[in-house]
Amino acid sequence: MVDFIAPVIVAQNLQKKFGELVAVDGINFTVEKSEVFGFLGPNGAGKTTAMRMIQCVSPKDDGKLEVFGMDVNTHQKEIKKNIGVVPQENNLDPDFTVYENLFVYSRYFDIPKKESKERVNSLLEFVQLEEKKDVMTYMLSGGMKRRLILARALVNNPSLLILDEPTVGLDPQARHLLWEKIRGLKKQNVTIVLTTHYLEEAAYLCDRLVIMDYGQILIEGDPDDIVKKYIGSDVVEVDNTKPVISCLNKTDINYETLDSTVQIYTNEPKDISDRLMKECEFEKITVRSATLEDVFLKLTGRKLRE
Ligand SMILES: Nc1ncnc2c1ncn2[C@@H]1O[C@H](COP(=O)(O)OP(=O)(O)OP(=O)(O)O)[C@@H](O)[C@H]1O
Repeated sequence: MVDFIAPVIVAQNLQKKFGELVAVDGINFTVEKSEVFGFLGPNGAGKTTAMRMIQCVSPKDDGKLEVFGMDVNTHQKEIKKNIGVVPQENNLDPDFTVYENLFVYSRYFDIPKKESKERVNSLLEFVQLEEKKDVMTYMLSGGMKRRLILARALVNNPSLLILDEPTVGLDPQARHLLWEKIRGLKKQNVTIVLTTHYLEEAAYLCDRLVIMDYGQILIEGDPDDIVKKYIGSDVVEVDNTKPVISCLNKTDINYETLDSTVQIYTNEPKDISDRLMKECEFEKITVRSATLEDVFLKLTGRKLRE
């Protein structure tokens, strides 16, 4: 693991094009040591493309991108040596057992054989797969495969861990188990960059995040602060009907319409509910905590997951 005090990643005006398509459109961000930094955004936002540039597997077209203080275009070997990657797809070797997948991978790094064996065993324990060590990978559940890929990404004791949609397609139980493993790594001060389109995942794991859409960063900050700043603490919802709208228009309450609901963003949900009951005689009023989904919706007019 390299010891590094300056920001782990610095991106300035970073750009990537595929022909005419600008997949990453001049983004700026900095990832500090020991933080969990998230890229939240819908499919096609440019998250994976940004990750692939950080991993030095896809060259940038323009702008600056430094990892561990080194340029990604000129220091690929040094950077790759200190990065661990959990890619979006389950790319385990189907011809190997669980143990062999880790051990063979460890041979790509200059780790002595004895040390490799110890490291693989301790990683299997960390991801709770010791009992499956002699099993072929096709026999693992989806959650087990993702945990094994996480263990593989840790084989070289990386200073930076990149998780591209780490829990995509998993059931809630498997997702929570993986989240706990990621939190465990955070406690060990591993710097983590993760992409996700699950807002709960972003809110639960990230110290800071950016919300991306169409290759651009819309917003950056602490997940709770972002929600408080753009939405407030709560969302009061009522049905979107003509009488509801006409009554709301007689008040000074600001609202947004979304398909079948009307949403009121507020820090005073009780006051708003009381007013709606009194002034408009609404009966069906729902109050819920505001989320990053509300922020995305407010900024783009679309849902994160259509
Ligand atoms: N190799 C490629 N060639 C051409 N276009 C690409 C390539 N890779 C990505 N794109 C396009 O770039 C845009 C950003 O894709 P990217 O995979 O980075 O998005 P994403 O936010 O990671 O979404 P997802 O979660 O679906 O992977 C998309 O429009 C995608 O179709």
